[in-house]
Amino acid sequence: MKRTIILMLDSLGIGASADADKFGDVGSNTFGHIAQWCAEGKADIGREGPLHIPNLTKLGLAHACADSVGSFPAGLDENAEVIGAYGYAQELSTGKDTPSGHWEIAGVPVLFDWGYFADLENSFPQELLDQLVEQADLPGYLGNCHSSGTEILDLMGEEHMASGKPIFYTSADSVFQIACHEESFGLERLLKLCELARELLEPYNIGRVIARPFIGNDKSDFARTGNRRDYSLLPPAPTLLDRMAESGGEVVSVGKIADIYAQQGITKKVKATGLEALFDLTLEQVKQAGDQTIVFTNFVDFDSSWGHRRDVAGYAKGLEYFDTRLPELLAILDEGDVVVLTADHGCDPTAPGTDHTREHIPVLFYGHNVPKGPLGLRDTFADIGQSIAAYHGLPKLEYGTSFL
Ligand SMILES: O=P(O)(O)O[C@H]1O[C@H](CO)[C@@H](O)[C@H]1O
Ligand SMILES: [Mn+2]
Ligand SMILES: [Mn+2]
Repeated sequence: MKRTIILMLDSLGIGASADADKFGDVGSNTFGHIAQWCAEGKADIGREGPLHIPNLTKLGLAHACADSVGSFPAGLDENAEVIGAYGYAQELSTGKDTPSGHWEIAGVPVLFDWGYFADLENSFPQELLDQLVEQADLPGYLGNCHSSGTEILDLMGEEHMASGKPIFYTSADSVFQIACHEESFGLERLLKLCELARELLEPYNIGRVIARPFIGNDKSDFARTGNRRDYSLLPPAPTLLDRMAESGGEVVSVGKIADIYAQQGITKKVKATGLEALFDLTLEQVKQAGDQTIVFTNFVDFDSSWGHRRDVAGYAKGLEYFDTRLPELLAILDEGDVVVLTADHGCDPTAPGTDHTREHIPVLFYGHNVPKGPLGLRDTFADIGQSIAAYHGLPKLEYGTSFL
């Protein structure tokens, strides 16, 4: 039985890539800087001391980071035995966003330029805003700017509840985001509004519309919920997931994977909120999965709860929790199973601003059939998809070189 379990730790970059200067991200290193802050005692909120991740280290995360940046991450065990193949990959895609990273991993780099709303204020075209107001029968809108999604709730959440005007905002990513209160505005109404926005954004080539529902009475207790939805454009070519599904295999999406691939190549999808529930669900799906299955989980909290929030201690605590769960997965693996641990971009919580960072991603493969040892620099994230395709005997993808 052959199965591949992809653990996507959203935003876990392991060092700036050679083209990071073009993105203002020279020196960024999501994982390395977290380890460094922990070792320096600067991430002692809700946890303490050097980063404790023996299982991730066994899979080669620290060694891959060392190979990527030239120095071993602080406080981690350089002498630990690595049980799998480990390397680091640079991104071919033009952007450092979530769809680009995910699609490239599955063999489809984004070589065109997304549309962006670059202006920090009055970010959206008036024509688009007018169409949204008219067609969705809105009393107006708030935001229309770049912002962090949590800061904008503090600033405008109460006004939104009082006026019924949705909050439109964007970021350095190719996104149109809509924040609305789940009860006062209504979740279904928000999702409908996002679908309309997805249609109206057709001429602008925007990667994603994202619904950002929240709850709470006032700004002291506003909280975003797990009902977030991403409305992505279609990947421009068939991905690894399409190849697996077409060949009669199964592709199980856990969390937001299906949304990121615009539902393409997904044969089953299950959702959960938070690291613990996502890990539980991953284990459950692996236990049920048959031959020729990809179980693909996106652990979004690393990005949205800690990376964008520039919360180093939170990110470290999340990694340490994740690490404690890994043995449960390794214990239920079959002989033909391969575990892949990777990321889609960086989001260095020690960097200025709140945006992603252009970084190498970890390429960690573990399984009985995976020769252990260093893989070095991989020229594209697509080497991951190509290797998985080769392992499962699927038709070759257009990009990437298999190391299996
Ligand atoms: O600040 P929040 O709302 O988490 O948004 C972030 O999440 C989006 C998707 O990754 C990014 O574009 C960035 O804007
Ligand atoms: Mn991401
Ligand atoms: Mn993000």
